[in-house]
Amino acid sequence: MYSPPHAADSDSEGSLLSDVSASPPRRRSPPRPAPPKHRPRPASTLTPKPKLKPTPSATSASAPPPTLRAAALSDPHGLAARIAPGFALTAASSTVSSSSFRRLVQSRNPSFDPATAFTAPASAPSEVPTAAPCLSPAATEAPPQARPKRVHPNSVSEVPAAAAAEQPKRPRGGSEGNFVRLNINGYGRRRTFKNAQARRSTKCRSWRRQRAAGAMPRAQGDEEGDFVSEALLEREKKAASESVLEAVETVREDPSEQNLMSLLKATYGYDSFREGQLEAIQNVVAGESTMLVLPTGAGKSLCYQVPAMILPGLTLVVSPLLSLMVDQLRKLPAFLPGGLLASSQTSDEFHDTLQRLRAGEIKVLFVSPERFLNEEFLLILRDALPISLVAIDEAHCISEWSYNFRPSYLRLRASLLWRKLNVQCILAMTATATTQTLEEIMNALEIPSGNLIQTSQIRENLQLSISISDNRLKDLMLLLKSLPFVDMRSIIVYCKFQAETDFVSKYLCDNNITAKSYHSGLLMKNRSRVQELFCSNKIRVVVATVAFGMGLDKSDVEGVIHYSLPESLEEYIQETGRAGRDGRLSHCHMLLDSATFYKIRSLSHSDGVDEYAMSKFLYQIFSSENTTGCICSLVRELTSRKFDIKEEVLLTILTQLEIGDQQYIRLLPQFNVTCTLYFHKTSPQLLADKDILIRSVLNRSEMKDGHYVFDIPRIANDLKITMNEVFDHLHKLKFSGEISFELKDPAYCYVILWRPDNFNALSANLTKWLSEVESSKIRKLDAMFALANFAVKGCKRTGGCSGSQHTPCIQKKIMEYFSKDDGTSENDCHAQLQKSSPFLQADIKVFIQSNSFAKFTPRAVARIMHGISSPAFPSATWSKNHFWGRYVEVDFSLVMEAAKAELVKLVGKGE
Ligand SMILES: Nc1ncnc2c1ncn2[C@@H]1O[C@H](COP(=O)(O)OP(=O)(O)OP(=O)(O)O)[C@@H](O)[C@H]1O
Repeated sequence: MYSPPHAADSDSEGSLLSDVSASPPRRRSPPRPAPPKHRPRPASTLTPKPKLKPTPSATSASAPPPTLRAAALSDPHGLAARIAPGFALTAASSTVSSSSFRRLVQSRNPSFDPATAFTAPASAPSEVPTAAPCLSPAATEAPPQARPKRVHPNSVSEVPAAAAAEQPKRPRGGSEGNFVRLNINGYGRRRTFKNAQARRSTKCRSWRRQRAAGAMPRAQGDEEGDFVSEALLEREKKAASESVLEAVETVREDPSEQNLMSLLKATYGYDSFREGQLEAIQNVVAGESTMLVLPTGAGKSLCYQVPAMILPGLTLVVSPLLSLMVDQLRKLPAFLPGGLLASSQTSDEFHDTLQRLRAGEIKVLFVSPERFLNEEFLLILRDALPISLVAIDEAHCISEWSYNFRPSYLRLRASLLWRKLNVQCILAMTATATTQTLEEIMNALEIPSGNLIQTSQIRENLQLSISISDNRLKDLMLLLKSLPFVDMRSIIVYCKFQAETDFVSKYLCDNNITAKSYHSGLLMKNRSRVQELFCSNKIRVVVATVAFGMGLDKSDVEGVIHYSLPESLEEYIQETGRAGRDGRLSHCHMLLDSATFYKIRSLSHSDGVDEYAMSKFLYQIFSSENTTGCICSLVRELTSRKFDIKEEVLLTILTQLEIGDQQYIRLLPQFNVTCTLYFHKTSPQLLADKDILIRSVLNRSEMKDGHYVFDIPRIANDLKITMNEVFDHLHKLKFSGEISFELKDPAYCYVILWRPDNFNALSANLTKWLSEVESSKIRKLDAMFALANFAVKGCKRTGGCSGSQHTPCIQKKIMEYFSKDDGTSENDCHAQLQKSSPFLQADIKVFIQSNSFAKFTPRAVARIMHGISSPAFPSATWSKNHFWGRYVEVDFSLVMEAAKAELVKLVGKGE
C-alpha cells in the first residue's frame, strides 16, 4: 500500500535543470471580467532597487590575468581546450609536455624554484587564479573521441549525449505534438534509404507534415496521397527559402507591422501575430530590452525566434531545464540554425557546438544559467559573435519571490550581460509573475519600466473546477470515468510526489485506464518514452509531478486534474496551462484535501536555516586557511550534512555572497575535487623529478591503499594555476600512459575576494533574507489553498459558478493575486493550523531524551515532528521514529519554539 511520501520525494526542485522551460479560444468559457490589455506598469510600481556595486578589488579580481586572456584570444583552440580539455587533448601530443607545463607554472610564479617549491607550506597566490573551466566530471574523465560527423545544426545530436541517446523516435502520423513540429522543420538526421520507394514515401510524409503545419504552401490540385516529385519538392523548398530571405531583408530595412506579418507568413505560415507578439518583436528589433508576460501557450518563443532572424548577431536563450532547451532547439524553424550548451554534454558535443559558434553557423544558442559561472565561456561567447539578443525564458526564476526561484538565475544580472557580454538587448519572458517578481526581474535586468508588455495571465478557454475529496483515489477514478473527462483523449494528472505518481498510475492501470507516470526520478529515456507515447496519443493519461509541464506544447491536452494542491497560483497556472493549447474549451479539476495542504506546508520549511548554522557555515567559507585569492572548495554532500543545510540552499547562500551589495566571493564552476592517482609506467618519485605537478601531488597527497589521494584546488593553489590547467596536465599524463586517475566529491568552488568585517551582521542578514524567502513560499501556498477553499466553501455559486465549476471566481482571485505587490493576501490558512497541542512539549521531551546521542537544533526537532527530511536527519533513518510527522498540523514555528525551550532546559541541566 502507498505510504506517505517525504520531502526528498518531492519533485518541486528535482525537475529543474539538474538534469529541464497556443492559440486563442474558439469557444468561450463562462463570462469573466475582461483582462487588462498590454498594461505597461507605471514607473512608480517599479522603483529600482540599489544596484550591485562591486568593490574595485572585486572587479579587478574577477577579470582574468592579462597574460592568459591574451593567450586565449590569440589561440581559440587553446581556449576551447581549457573549456573542454578532454576534447582538446585529441589534438594534443600524447607525450608528456612537462617542460611546457613547467614554463606555465614558472610564468605564473616568477620566483618559482622547482627544487624547493613544495617543501614549505603553500602561501597564498598573489593573484587571483583565472576562472576554472566549466567542466563536467564526465568531460574530465572522458577519453578523447573521434570528431562526430556533422549533422544538421538543430538535430538531436546537438543535445547532450544522455538526452540525445534517449530522444524518442518521432511518431508518424501522430497528432500535432512537439515531435511533429520538429519534423516540419526538416531537421531530422539525413537518412539513407534502402530503396526508392521508401525514400519517396518518407518524402511524401515529410511534405505532408510540412504542409499540414502550414510551413509550406500547398501545391494546387495536390490531394492526400498524390505523388509529390522530388523536383517539385526542391523547387518549393527553394522558393520558400528565397521568400524567407526576401522577407527578412525587407524587415531589416523597415520593421513595420506589414513587413513583419509577411515574414511571419513566409516563415511559419501563420496569418497573424497573437496579442503581445508584434509589440515585443518590434521592441526587440529596435534594441529595446523588454519584459514580456504572456499566458502559457501564447507563443512567447516566437518573440525571440523572429528577432533572431532579423538581428545580425547571435541570440542567446537562457532556459532553466535541459528538456525544455532540447524541445525548443528541436522546434526552431529550419532557417534558424541552433545549438545547445549544457554541462551534461560530452566534450565532443561541446567542442562541435563551439566550432559552429565560431564559424558563425549558429544563430540561436540555448544555454543553462549555470554556464554563466564560467569566465572562459563568457569570453568565448563574447568573442564568437556579437550577441544581439539574450532571451531569458521563465525569467521569474531570477526572483527569489517567484514560486520557482533558481540560485543560478540570480547571476543573470544586467551587469553581467551588458558589461561582460556586450549584449545589445534583453528579452525576459514569463507566463507567471506577480508585481513584486516583475519589479525584481526588471531591476535585475535593467529593463525600463515602460518596456513591460503584459497581457492577462488567464487563459479564457479553461473551465476550472474544484471539489473537496476525502478519498482522492476513488474520486480520481470517478472523475476519469465520467463526463467530460471520460471522452477526453489526453489528460494530465498532477501529483506532488514522485511515489504518488507511480502509485496513482498503477491504480489507474489496474482499473483499465491506460496511464503512465512521469517524474524527474525516472531515467531520461523512460521520461522521453512517456512523453512520446502521450504526444502520439498512445496513452490517455500521464500522472506526473511538476517535472512534466514547463514548455510541454501538446496542443490537444483536453484535461488537467490536480490530484495534489499546487504549491502556488503560479504553479496552478503553469500546469493548467498545458490544457487547451489549441484554443478549444478544456477542463481543469482540482481534488482538494487538507491533509495534502498540511504536508506541503510542512515541506515548505525544509529550506530554512538558523542563524547559528548560517554563522558556522560562513566561518567555514571564510576559514583562516582559505586565503583571499586562493581557490577554495566545499564538498557539497559533506558540507550539507555538516550544517544540515540543503545543497541548493548552500548554493543560494554562496550566490548571495557573490552578487549581494558587497561581492565577497567569486563562484567558480562546480568540480569533483578529490583525485586518486595511479602510477603505471614510471615510479612516482622518478616521475616527480621530471614533472612539477607530480612533485606537488606527492608532497600534498595522503596515501590510501597504496594510492595517492589529493585535493585538486590545493595543487592549483600551490602552482598558482587554474584547476582546469591541473586537469589538462593530468590528462596529458594519462594519455601518455603514465598515470590514470579518478575524481570524486563534487564541490562548490570559489575564490574569496573580500572577507566580511562583521560575521554576525552578515549571518543575521542572510538568515533574515532566507526566512523571508521561506515565508513568501508559504504565503504562496496559503494563497493557493485559500483560493481553493473559497471556491468549495465560500463561493455563493452566482455569477457563473455552479456545482464544482468555479471558473469566474477562480479567475477573479487569480487576477487579484497577480495585481497585489507580493501576490499574496491575508487569509485564514494560518488560523486553520492548530495553535498547539497539550502533548507537544511532553512529546518533544521524550523524543529528545530517547535520542540523546543526536545533536539536535530546535529546527531539526521541528522538522522531524513535521516529517521533513533534512541532510543531517534524513527520512531514511528518522521516518521510522515514532514522532516522525506527528505534529504536521501544528504551526512549524510553534514546534520550533517548544523544541527550543526543551533543548535550553537540557543544556541548563548540563545533559
Ligand atoms: N502567431 C501565432 N499563430 C499561430 N500559432 C502560434 C503563433 N505564435 C505561436 N504559435 C504556436 O503556439 C504554440 C505555443 O507557443 P510557445 O511554445 O512559444 O508558447 P509559450 O508562450 O512559450 O508557452 P509556455 O509558457 O506554456 O511554454 C506553438 O505551437 C506555436 O507554434
